[in-house]
Amino acid sequence: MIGRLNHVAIAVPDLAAAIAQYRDALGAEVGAPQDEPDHGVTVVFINLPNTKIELLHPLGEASPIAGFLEKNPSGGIHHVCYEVEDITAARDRLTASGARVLGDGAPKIGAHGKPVLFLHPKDFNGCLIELEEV
Ligand SMILES: CC[C@H](C(=O)O)C(=O)SCCNC(=O)CCNC(=O)[C@H](O)C(C)(C)COP(=O)(O)OP(=O)(O)OC[C@H]1O[C@@H](n2cnc3c(N)ncnc32)[C@H](O)[C@@H]1OP(=O)(O)O
Ligand SMILES: [Co+2]
Repeated sequence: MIGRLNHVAIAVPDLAAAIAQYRDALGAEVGAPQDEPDHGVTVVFINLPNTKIELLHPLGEASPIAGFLEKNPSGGIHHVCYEVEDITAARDRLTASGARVLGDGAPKIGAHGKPVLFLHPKDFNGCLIELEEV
């Protein structure tokens, strides 16, 4: 069911500093910041030869990553995103297995303009999983 690793997301307390680090110290190809108000984050994608890094910074008062940054003030790996061919079939299979899909269960459009869902970290070894339909 899950396919390619689409991205690894890192929550950062200082987006400008993280952009400069990846661009200058690590010599990476860094995209432009994208505000995603529907998700409560600003994202920046870093394109790697085999996947992407997604830098995340809170946007607005009710950001779902605010709690994470309070607990991890220096930032940290926030989630991994796997690609799936059919996100509703994946959701139904996962809920049937007892996994918790976050939110109301309806896929939302993510940063790539594709439907995404999130699975509770407590059901997957403490790892927040995002699924993106490709
Ligand atoms: C623009 C879309 C973009 C894309 O790629 O397309 C994105 O990726 S958007 C990314 C931001 N959106 C989300 O993360 C949505 C899903 N996340 C959530 O709903 C919350 O972050 C949630 C429910 C996972 C955690 O929320 P919160 O921290 O407020 O809740 P708790 O403090 O109650 O946490 C419960 C429990 O889980 C642990 N936790 C929280 N976040 C993570 C995490 N990222 N990885 C692993 N574990 C996490 C937290 O420490 C609590 O554990 P406990 O042992 O009970 O203390
Ligand atoms: Co993501």
